[in-house]
Amino acid sequence: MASTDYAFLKGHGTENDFVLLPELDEALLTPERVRALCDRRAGIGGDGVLRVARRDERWFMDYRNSDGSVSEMCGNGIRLFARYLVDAGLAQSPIEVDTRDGVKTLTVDGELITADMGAPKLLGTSTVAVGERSWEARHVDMGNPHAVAFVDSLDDAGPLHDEPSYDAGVYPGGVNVEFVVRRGDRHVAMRVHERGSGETRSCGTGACAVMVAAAADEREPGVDLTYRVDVPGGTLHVTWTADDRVLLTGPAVIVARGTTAL
Ligand SMILES: N[C@@H](CCC[C@H](N)C(=O)O)C(=O)O
Repeated sequence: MASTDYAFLKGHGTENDFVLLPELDEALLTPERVRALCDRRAGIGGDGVLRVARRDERWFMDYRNSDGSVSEMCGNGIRLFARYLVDAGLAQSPIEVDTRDGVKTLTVDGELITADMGAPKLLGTSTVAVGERSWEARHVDMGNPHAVAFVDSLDDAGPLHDEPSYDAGVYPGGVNVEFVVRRGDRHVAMRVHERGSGETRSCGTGACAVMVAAAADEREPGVDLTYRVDVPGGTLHVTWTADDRVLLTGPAVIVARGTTAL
């Protein structure tokens, strides 16, 4: 890996944490470098990397998981990306950010940042398993793939050190797996095992997928629905609008800035 000094920032959205790279050329963002940056002992540490780039005269979020793989979309990451742009004076709300899942609009309101994630795709069901236990899971596509399993207790999935098993015919590119319990009226709590990152403290697209799976039977024409989604790292709110857009709202903060030679 070529040695070079370049700027980084570190931040998180409900403790889903990322290394932001405002300067690094795409060619230098190898999977090996992403893994080195995300390493929690030998690196900066993070669930993923957000390279700040430009594409077709817009900001472009180049998102990578901590294992170096690419994903189409990251709901907490794009909110942190917007936080960086606003704090750095590079953009003003509302902000359009291009992603591998198309252009998203971000609105910044004080501490809270809302991402318009677009229309969800509510698909079929398949089985996910951890060890001897298995559950039916709803396939929800939020630009990236999710399998949402309703469980009796969030402890049911155990420590989640290993990737849950899933139907590779349904998810040929892998899947993010959410385990969910209902806590009350329009209130759920979840854990997630993220494709390419392992168990994380939050997942924005995962929170949206969970809300869509939980609220699917409640939708009425002309009515917006909002759910509170508790994650291990905090609380997110997800609104499914009458015109079929999913809005993800929560905090996103920058916690460090510096230079790295990784
Ligand atoms: N943590 C993210 C999702 C990141 C991508 C995911 N691991 C995948 O591979 O699809 C979020 O906040 O949405």
